[in-house]
Amino acid sequence: MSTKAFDYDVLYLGSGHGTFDGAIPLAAKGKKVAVVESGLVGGTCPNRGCNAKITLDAPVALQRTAEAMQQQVSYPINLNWKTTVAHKQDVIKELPDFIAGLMEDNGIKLIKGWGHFVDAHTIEVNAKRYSAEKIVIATGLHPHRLDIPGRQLAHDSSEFMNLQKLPKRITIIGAGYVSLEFATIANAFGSDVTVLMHHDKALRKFHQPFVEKLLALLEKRGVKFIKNADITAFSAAYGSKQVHINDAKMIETGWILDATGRDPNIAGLKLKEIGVAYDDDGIIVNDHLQTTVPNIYASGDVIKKEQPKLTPTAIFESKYLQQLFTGETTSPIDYPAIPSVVFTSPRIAKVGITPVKAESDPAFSNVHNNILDNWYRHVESEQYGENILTFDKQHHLVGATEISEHAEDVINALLPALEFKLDSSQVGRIINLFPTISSAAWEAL
Ligand SMILES: Cc1cc2nc3c(=O)[nH]c(=O)nc-3n(C[C@H](O)[C@H](O)[C@H](O)COP(=O)(O)OP(=O)(O)OC[C@H]3O[C@@H](n4cnc5c(N)ncnc54)[C@H](O)[C@@H]3O)c2cc1C
Ligand SMILES: NC(=O)c1ccc[n+]([C@@H]2O[C@H](COP(=O)([O-])OP(=O)(O)OC[C@H]3O[C@@H](n4cnc5c(N)ncnc54)[C@H](O)[C@@H]3O)[C@@H](O)[C@H]2O)c1
Repeated sequence: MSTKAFDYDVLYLGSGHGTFDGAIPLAAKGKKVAVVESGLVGGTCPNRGCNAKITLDAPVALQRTAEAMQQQVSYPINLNWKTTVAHKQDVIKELPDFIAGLMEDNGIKLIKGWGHFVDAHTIEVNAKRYSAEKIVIATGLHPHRLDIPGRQLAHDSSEFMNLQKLPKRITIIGAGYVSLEFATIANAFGSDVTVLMHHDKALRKFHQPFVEKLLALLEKRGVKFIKNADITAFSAAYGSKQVHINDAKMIETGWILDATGRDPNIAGLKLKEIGVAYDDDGIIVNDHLQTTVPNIYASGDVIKKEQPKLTPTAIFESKYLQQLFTGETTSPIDYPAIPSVVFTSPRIAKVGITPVKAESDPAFSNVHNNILDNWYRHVESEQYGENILTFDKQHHLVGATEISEHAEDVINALLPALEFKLDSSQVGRIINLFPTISSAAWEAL
């Protein structure tokens, strides 16, 4: 039953993972819930993020395995961009209806349109007003675009994933997740890729010696990296495009991907008017995900936070809010260790304390491993891989990072040891299926 004075107990702005993983069980537990969505139901991850990207990456991963195993299989194998994009669309196209169906089956009112605040308890969508006791802002991020002459000539990650024909030459601005994942994919499908780095470092939050190794491997495959490139303008002439760098140099290209980051969707929500504090990094919340207006909360990427702005973080937050709103918890949010991975080839994945931090703290020690020392990593003829495991004085795992074609599976396998601080005897009681990546990863503990 809804609180009498309001139309809904909880109204969510946005329908991504920051919303639906918690809103669905919340409605199932009897709360009256509404979700306002201006775009595709499910938000970024299923429609133009993780799911779409990993489907485009799958043939690249297959190609890398075939390349490594070329003594055993026919190589080269051919990658087909057009059919891969079509397959990606087949994989993701049902997801908005599926997620909307789950919401509606559990009694959630789905309101299509763009919402903004009228007051702390009221949202207006298409000139209609909806009130709620609690409101959750889960509006996510949108691509940042360089504000320079010719900006309209550049494209974003969604446009890249919908390209029917892969351009012969692609220039990517930025050196973060989107840049390096899409550079890997475009290069493998045959495009001539140039990455323009703002400074001299890429993937700043990842272990830099591994990142340098990744750049060197991509360079060997033909990706060009230009460091300290200050982009001053884009232009178009004679059927191609130009990127102007440092007001001095110009490079010719066929297609420009602006991958300079993502900004919070807060403009126009009228947050200032109702007293919700925010800055350029997102909405400011306390340890209960409550904004500066007590009945308004935030969830997912739109929050200003230390934790990585990733789908598992958004899911954890939306589930926490469900527990808070049903009274299952009154405690502050207690984030577990959140792993992250860049789906390049090789991948780099990580969780917990970094090797660099461990080096400067006598409480920790790093163990460096060459993954090829483990027989299992020769099954697919892996060519290269390293990891660093970080332990405390009692030999609990407190951090791990790996660069390899299977880095994400290794870090996933190690998570229970890190999150639950397993001691050696507990580690010994975990039996992994053999022979697998998980058992190979666990052996190193
Ligand atoms: C190219 C790309 C690849 C990615 N790959 C990965 C990956 O491999 N792994 C990973 O963990 N994460 C990945 N991410 C990040 C992941 O997609 C996000 O962390 C996740 O989607 C955040 O969920 P959210 O609910 O906070 O926001 P979103 O999913 O962005 O949802 C917000 C929703 O709010 C809606 N909205 C905004 N304003 C309003 C309004 N005023 N009224 C109504 N509706 C509104 C938007 O239309 C949107 O649907 C990737 C992101 C991108 C862009
Ligand atoms: N595998 C994954 O989990 C994954 C994949 C893709 C995206 N994501 C999510 O999406 C977010 C956005 O990814 P992203 O790659 O767009 O952002 P990012 O923050 O990872 O990288 C942005 C890059 O743009 C550069 N840059 C910023 N301003 C610039 C300028 N003026 N000129 C040139 N370069 C400039 C930065 O130095 C940085 O290298 C990530 O932070 C992550 O949360 C996750």
